[in-house]
Amino acid sequence: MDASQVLQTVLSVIQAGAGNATAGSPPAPGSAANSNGSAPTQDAGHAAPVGAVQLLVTLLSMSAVRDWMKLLLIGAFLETCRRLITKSWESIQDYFWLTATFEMHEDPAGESPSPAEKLWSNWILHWAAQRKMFDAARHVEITSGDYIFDNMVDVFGNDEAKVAFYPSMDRKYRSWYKGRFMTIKREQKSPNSFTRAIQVLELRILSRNPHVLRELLMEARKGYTVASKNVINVYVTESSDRWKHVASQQKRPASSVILDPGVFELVLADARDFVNSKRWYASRGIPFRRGYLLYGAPGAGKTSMIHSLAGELDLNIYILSLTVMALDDNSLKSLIARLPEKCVLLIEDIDAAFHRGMKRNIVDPETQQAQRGGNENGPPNGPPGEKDKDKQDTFCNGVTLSGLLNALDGIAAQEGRILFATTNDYSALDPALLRPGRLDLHVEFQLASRHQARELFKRFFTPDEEDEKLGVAAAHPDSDEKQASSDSGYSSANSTPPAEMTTNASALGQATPRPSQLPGSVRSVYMGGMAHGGTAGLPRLSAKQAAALAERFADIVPPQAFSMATLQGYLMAYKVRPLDAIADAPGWVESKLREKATAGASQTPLEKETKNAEGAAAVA
Ligand SMILES: Nc1ncnc2c1ncn2[C@@H]1O[C@H](COP(=O)(O)OP(=O)(O)OP(=O)(O)O)[C@@H](O)[C@H]1O
Repeated sequence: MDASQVLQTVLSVIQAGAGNATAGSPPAPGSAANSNGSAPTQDAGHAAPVGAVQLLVTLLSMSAVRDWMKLLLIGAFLETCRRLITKSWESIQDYFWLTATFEMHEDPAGESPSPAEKLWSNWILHWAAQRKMFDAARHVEITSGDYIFDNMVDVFGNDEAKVAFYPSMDRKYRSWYKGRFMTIKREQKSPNSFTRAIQVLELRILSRNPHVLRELLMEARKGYTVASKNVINVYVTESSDRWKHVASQQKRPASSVILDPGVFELVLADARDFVNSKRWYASRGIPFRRGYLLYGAPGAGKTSMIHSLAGELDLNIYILSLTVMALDDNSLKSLIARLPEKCVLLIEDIDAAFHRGMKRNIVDPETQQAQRGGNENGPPNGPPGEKDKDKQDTFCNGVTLSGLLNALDGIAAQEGRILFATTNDYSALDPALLRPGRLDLHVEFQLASRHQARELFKRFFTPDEEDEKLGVAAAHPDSDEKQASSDSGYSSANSTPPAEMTTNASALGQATPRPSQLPGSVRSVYMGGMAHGGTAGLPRLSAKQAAALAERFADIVPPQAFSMATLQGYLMAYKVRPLDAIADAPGWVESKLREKATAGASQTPLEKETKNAEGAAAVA
């Protein structure tokens, strides 16, 4: 019997059933009861089961339907078996395997996972990479630059070309841990198109002992902590509600930030004390937050100091940019609430946002001048006038100043974080932002002092341990003694270098041509900035020689005239020619001061204000 015949039979049976049902339908109002006098509902009640049974019998009498039923039953049986086997296999696996999964959430746009979520999987990936688990795999992803692999695989045998293998998506990697078989798998799960995709790292160990998993996790955490000991991670505001890991940087040694004695130590001690005072803050009901404002001349070392402090305190840096598109008060609040408990939150050039009109109380220049009390660089001596107070809150993108203030110290603000804000223009900041509780300690950075110029020179030309190992510095074992004798005849007042130095200089000093030695067409470009001094050859100076030259350099450079960045730029051009650096310094200083004096005349009032110290030195 073919399908059309089956259909025909089914329809005729249904029709028969329907006919019976109609026969049993209640009579129209006013009409007589039906002939046998029984209740119509009773007939209808019989008709339906009779029709259904009849239909079933008819269907079963058809061979095709019987075949279908058989197939259905066999399919159901097989499916049940499959499920039973899967279930049993899972139970067996659960019995013999330890399984741990680590989730990393990602949204459809591929945003990176939040730092806390990322951490666990990083431990495991770092651990697996340490054991070279992916090295022999036939399918891997290559990654470079991520801090978790920074001391990892150096595939090309070249320190500068470090890359690492990373588990590919949906692949299983096998290894052994303490004699137990184990696997690692990274997969992407997206429950539906409305929820964020989840990246899962699955770790399985063939063992009945749950302590093995704990041991592995402890080991992974320890290894990760050691590997990241010399590294700090930098995050930026990627979108209006997410932080993105952008870099892993070597910690900057405190000695590399040259400030006047005591400044760095003071801030570091204060921040250390804060980090260790959680209980003190809690018991007194004071919000556990601290803010530092570093203000003053550009290129004076504000950012460098923050980087170094973060390294000393073992904290990661989160750089908040108030100009991120779509950032508003609410997203700013949630961004700050998402910060980890201990971290450095950095808002660079916070005044830049204010200049765009974010300042709540605008101070007119005259008031500003009066508040400064004649101190061009210093902070205003008092709050802005009452007349300013009722001025309207204004915006930087979608963020209002009150929104920023609330995010920094409102109820939802993260506790434990250290805020660093930098500005070149102290007077542009709203007093509400400067008050204790938001920015507690204000540190001024000035142009380079004599001490800083000297120390910077020393840092450039004193051989470090690595140089010593390479045998490039102080090549003569008796060079210190020779220099000791030359020191007496080479005081800061004596502009002629000792013969030994001159000899060294002639050997090393030709690496980079001086600007005056360049052809005219190139010179104009060269003169626009300072060329890198090249790396061929290193100065053959002993520590004492370097110190003596540093004194000389500090004598030549007028104090509070140049930023540290400017001095650094100058010395970069003489990387391997310390004697040339000294010899050329007077001319460079003179031309720079002249340049500044000319530029000062054509500066806008704001530029003038920012560079006033340099300008003042130039005029003097
Ligand atoms: N005090 C310092 N000690 C050592 N290096 C310094 C110092 N100040 C500046 N530098 C060098 O100058 C460059 C710029 O420094 P940095 O970015 O820290 O200055 P900044 O004060 O934050 O500048 P800006 O206000 O323009 O952001 C860096 O390469 C840094 O190494």
